[in-house]
Amino acid sequence: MEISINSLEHRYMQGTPFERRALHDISLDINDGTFLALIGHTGSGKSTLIQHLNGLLKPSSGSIKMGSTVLEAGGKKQDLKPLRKKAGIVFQYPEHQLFEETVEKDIMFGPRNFGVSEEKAKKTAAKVIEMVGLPQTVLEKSPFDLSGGQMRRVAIAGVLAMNPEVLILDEPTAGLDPSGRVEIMELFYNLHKSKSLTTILVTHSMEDASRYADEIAVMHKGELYLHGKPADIFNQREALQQAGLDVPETVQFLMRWNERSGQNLSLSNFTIEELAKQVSQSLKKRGS
Ligand SMILES: Nc1ncnc2c1ncn2[C@@H]1O[C@H](COP(=O)(O)OP(=O)(O)OP(=O)(O)O)[C@@H](O)[C@H]1O
Repeated sequence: MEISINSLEHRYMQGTPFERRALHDISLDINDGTFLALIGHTGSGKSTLIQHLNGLLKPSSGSIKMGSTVLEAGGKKQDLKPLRKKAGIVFQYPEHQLFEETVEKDIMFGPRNFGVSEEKAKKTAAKVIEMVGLPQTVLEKSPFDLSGGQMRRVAIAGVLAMNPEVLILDEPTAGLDPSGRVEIMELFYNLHKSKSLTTILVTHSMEDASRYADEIAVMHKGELYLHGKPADIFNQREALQQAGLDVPETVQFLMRWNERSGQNLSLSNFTIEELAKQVSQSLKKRGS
């Protein structure tokens, strides 16, 4: 799904003495099939921005185009159900929203709500439970008998059951242990790759942004501060530091490596895996 954000501004509690501007003049185009990491210091406006993408929040001014749906300040009231089906949001700690007696019923809830037949919704539940790496036997269990990581997967399966055209992930690995984090991120990355699914990942992890994203958008004080390919963003270390961020450790390592080896390896020319190979080859040569 193509996404186009134009001069978006959002003010909380508009028109009251407590009015607070959380987003200012955001313009951003996200091409279909892109994996975008949205990164920024706490309070920079990331959650406010993504809540506009399925109409949970309305622009105070400016507009957003999500495929064929236009959301704009002062726009006419419209049925947002079709958009909410297409734009799947995985909120922080999505397992807190599980409530049905069985995993199957929980996953079927969204499709049933959109008028899908019981039989079809059951088939969907069987399919998506596999997509999130859980066995079919889990479907009959109570979500509350599962481990935290399994519950998170069930909640994600509930979003996937809607067959979204864009996945919006608000820190989807928060609270998981390191191996759980990698598993969940790999799950989303594989979904993105296999279906060319437009994916927007809100994260505090520069490492995840560098590993998975095609593009990075950096928010700072409610504004879109930087936007570009990871390598271009990481070349602007000072600007990142001014926004309270830093380049990922892998890139810091690369900088130190170049300084000491006299080489000029760059993330613009290589993936991180290719760079690791280059470095290890150089080390071998030095050793021999
Ligand atoms: N419901 C609300 N009412 C009033 N102000 C709000 C509300 N939600 C957020 N804000 C304010 O809007 C600004 C942006 O908040 P937002 O939650 O979008 O930032 P964030 O980048 O997602 O932060 P975090 O990384 O901590 O989740 C902050 O100043 C915040 O205090």
